[in-house]
Amino acid sequence: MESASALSKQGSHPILSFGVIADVQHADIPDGRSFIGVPRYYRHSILILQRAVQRWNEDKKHKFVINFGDIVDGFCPKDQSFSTVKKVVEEFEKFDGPVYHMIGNHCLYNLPRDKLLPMLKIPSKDGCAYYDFSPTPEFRFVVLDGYDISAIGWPQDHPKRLEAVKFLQEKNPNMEKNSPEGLVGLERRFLMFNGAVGKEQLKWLDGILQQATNMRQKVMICCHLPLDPGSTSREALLWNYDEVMDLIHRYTCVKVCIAGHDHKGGHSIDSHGIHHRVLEAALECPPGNDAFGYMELYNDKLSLIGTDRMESTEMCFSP
Ligand SMILES: Nc1ccn([C@@H]2O[C@H](COP(=O)(O)O)[C@@H](O)[C@H]2O)c(=O)n1
Ligand SMILES: O=P(O)(O)OC[C@H](O)CO
Repeated sequence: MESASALSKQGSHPILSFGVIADVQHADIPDGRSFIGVPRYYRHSILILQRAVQRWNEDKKHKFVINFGDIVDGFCPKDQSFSTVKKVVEEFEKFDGPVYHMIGNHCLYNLPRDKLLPMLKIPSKDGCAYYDFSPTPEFRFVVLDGYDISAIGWPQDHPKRLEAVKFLQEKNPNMEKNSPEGLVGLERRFLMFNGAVGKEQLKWLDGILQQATNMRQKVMICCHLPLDPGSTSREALLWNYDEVMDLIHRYTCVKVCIAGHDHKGGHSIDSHGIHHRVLEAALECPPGNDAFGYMELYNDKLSLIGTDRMESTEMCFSP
């Protein structure tokens, strides 16, 4: 009989599994709709998170949970921002293990970085929200800060905000900087609710990918904003997705990129065989429906086992 580690090497048993959820966007307000009319269930979405945590705990096998951002909605009354973020974080903390968070645009509509990051226990230097962790020697998880250069979340006079405002001014001629009106093709990503990975973060990412390569680790990239046009609406892409992907493509260690933000979800495989999976939002599930799941990590693939609206997906790694 083969040992557990031998079987694991062949891919029969997962090396580990972890829970996933995206875009809870909770607020204690009546149901509404997105700009294009998609129903949004702000009160119900926290029930999905509660069901997710209960299921992950019952499964007793998930080593950690990753939240892909936007735990609170921009329409949350601002005098309730702090208490709503706290309430949602407390639901995550009922999980029997670590929870890794990332920030989304809606989090930043509610709270500035200096309040938000400590609540989410995001390791931070100078207000930045990117970090990595390695739960098993064979793999490294990298969490990117897609709002590093952004018109939201930084103090008014912060150089990163000023850089973002100037960039949007140049790229989007509309008065309403969230409107893609008149922008053509992939230019439609130049909206205020998106952002970019800045130069220092790119340098940090380069170092992490070099280190992972030296250690023969496979890498999974997590970012609230999607990184591949094939996996998402153009309006939801990271501003400098091309720069980030050019860097990633210089290495062979990155196998998957997972994101939130584009609520309908998506999946693509890019020209280098990297899987890009955008997770379906909890916010847009009608009452009684769910959108959460867990991922099983193998040496040669990542399997997403989804619930209801979150589609199960098998992602085989390219060599
Ligand atoms: N085609 C669009 C889409 C959006 N906007 C603006 O963005 C805001 C946020 O959009 P949601 O999808 O999250 O509702 C929205 O309130 C609009 O101001 C737009 O102008 N044109
Ligand atoms: O984060 P939201 O709610 O502004 O939605 C973003 C859109 O899904 C991007 O297309």
